[in-house]
Amino acid sequence: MYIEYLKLINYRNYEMLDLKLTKEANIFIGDNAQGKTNILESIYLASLGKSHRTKRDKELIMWNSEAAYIQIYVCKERLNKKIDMKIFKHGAKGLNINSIKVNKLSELIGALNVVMFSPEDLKIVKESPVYRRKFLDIELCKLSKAYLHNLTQYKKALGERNAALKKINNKELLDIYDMTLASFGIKIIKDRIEYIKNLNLYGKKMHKDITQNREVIEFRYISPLNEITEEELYKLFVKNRERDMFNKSTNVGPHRDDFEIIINEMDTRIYGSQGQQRTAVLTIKFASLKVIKHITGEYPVLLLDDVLSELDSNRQRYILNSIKDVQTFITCTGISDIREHISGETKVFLVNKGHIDEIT
Ligand SMILES: Nc1ncnc2c1ncn2[C@@H]1O[C@H](COP(=O)(O)OP(=O)(O)OP(=O)(O)O)[C@@H](O)[C@H]1O
Repeated sequence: MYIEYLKLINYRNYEMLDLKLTKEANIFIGDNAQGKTNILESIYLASLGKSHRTKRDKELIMWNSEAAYIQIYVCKERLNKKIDMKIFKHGAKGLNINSIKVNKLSELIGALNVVMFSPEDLKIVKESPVYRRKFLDIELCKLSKAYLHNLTQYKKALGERNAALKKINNKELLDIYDMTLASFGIKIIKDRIEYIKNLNLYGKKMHKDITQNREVIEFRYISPLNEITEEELYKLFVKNRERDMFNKSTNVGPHRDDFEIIINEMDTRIYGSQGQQRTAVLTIKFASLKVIKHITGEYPVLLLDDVLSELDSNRQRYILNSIKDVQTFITCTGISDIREHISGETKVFLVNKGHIDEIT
């Protein structure tokens, strides 16, 4: 799939923007704080219903305006999509897909798929399990309404169980919550394990290519359960009840699971060098692109926010060679570093204080 056209009105520092895009590389250059990331953010928002940078939609609206508006035309192999999104100051969003009003943001699933890669993604490799779970959940929600539903129901039951843990004599209620958590939790774990399998399928080969056969990468899902059945998961919740009551929170379950990123048999989070950690995240992001293609039959749109300058020439070449069939949006402060690797149909845009001029 690719985006043919983007329109923004009163979005961040864009009062009015009309952009016709190429289905290959779209490069946005400009000094800091001119509005390059704002473009990528608006595309991410139209894909997932929320910004990758903020939870407060108010920030997305141009100062002193009442609402922001995004319109995107997506060309797809089957049915093209037109997404119209309006963001209001009081927090609500209006959404139309192909001119039909939809009430749930989950209807966006599949209309426009994106993979965003920004310097922040290094957290997936370097920091706490929260970031790895978030990565898995976002990727799986892009691919499946059922996963989004299971995750929402699981989180709801988890909040209720945690509240119940604070009261005494709540065995019956806890029984119900534990059954609900086991029923949704098992689906979440199974989908994540399947996703990790696919990540290995594409990531292993890719990582070998990037590192010229020097490194072997492997992803392993980490959960206290070897036996993945609903009954086993239920028993685990029950077994942990006493401890959970003492801690007043639920200490096991998919909301505490993790996945390890192993390079040459070592845990990259703990022992990996800066360079290895950067390459691991590059592999994860590009493998996730392939997983989307594997499952949906179409490549998503790739958003590269300020990542090329952080990589050496070999890795830049690898990225720019592997995006040939993928519409890509690249932000950078200058093009001189990457010009030698760019081929095909490319548009270069100069971004200056919320205005954009095409310069090729
Ligand atoms: N709600 C808003 N209304 C108006 N302008 C805004 C709003 N939110 C952010 N901005 C402006 O957008 C600009 C930042 O845009 P963006 O984050 O896209 O920068 P960038 O070009 O990607 O810069 P960098 O290279 O430093 O990452 C800043 O000038 C900021 O003042």
